[in-house]
Amino acid sequence: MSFDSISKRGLVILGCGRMGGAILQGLLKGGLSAGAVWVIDPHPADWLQNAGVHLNTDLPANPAVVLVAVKPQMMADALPHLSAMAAGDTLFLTVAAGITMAGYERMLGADTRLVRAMPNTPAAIGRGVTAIVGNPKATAQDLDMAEELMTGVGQVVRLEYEDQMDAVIGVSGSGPAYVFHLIEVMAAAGEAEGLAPDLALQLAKATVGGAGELAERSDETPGKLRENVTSPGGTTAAALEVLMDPDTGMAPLMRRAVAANIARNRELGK
Ligand SMILES: NC(=O)C1=CN([C@@H]2O[C@H](COP(=O)(O)OP(=O)(O)OC[C@H]3O[C@@H](n4cnc5c(N)ncnc54)[C@H](OP(=O)(O)O)[C@@H]3O)[C@@H](O)[C@H]2O)C=CC1
Ligand SMILES: O=C(O)[C@@H]1CCC=N1
Repeated sequence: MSFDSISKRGLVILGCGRMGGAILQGLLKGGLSAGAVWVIDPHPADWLQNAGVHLNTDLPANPAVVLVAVKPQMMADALPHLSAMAAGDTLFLTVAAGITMAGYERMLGADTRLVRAMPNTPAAIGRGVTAIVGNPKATAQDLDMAEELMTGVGQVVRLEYEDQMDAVIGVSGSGPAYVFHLIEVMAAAGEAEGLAPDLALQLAKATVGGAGELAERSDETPGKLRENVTSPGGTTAAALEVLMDPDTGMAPLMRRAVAANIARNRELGK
């Protein structure tokens, strides 16, 4: 990765918890110098205190990028302190759910160059997927910069419209939690059928991990991969009859879960 403008002007990270920390680690691994990073966080993790970044000190006046990774509920307290930076050509790159471009522009000013990004927690192992979208003030170079930064923690996709961000959060931003829950319930079902807890969990984790990797690497669709497991009249077919029931199966359940996610996301943005 090339971090020319960040190396010269600096990267400020507002909030360096799970997501801000994962992105910072990806960037440092990708070759960004810790000396080019300023972090603001009230309770920095141990690794962060030894990472060589500037921690809770005076900030550069005109950094190349401010990465905003505080919780949406903290935004109105934390962000306006940095509004002077928005008057220049600093790019604000935010990963927060809920808050819209219009909300940021109210806090920072209408001329702010802004990119909203939605990563997910596999970012911690470089296997995240992030969707990005810019406001009208964000330039093509700003979007390239945002893409380059987020590529440090996995794949990046670009959205055409900000409205698409709600569905992205519902599918991929929060999605790892659904998959972790799938692991939990598969293991619990195995336990209920007599497997030892450790064994049930090992089987569930390896199955979800292996199937996910196969789905990503294979040229076949997930539907075809599912059919490949399903012998006619066999055991998988019996289970899928339950899971694919149009009224009580996974499809209507997932539809409701994603709708609840989006409704909460819109509440957080108010
Ligand atoms: N976790 C996820 O899966 C994803 C999260 N996001 C978004 O990322 C953002 C951060 O989430 P996540 O990393 O999970 O949350 P964390 O709570 O792990 O991180 C937020 C960090 O911000 C710190 N903080 C609190 N107040 C301030 C402040 N005034 N100034 C600077 N830092 C402050 C917190 O410190 P302290 O803990 O001491 O309060 C914490 O270290 C959220 O907006 C969320 O919507 C986006 C995609 C996925
Ligand atoms: O739960 C949340 O609000 C955040 C946004 C996406 C994943 N975690």
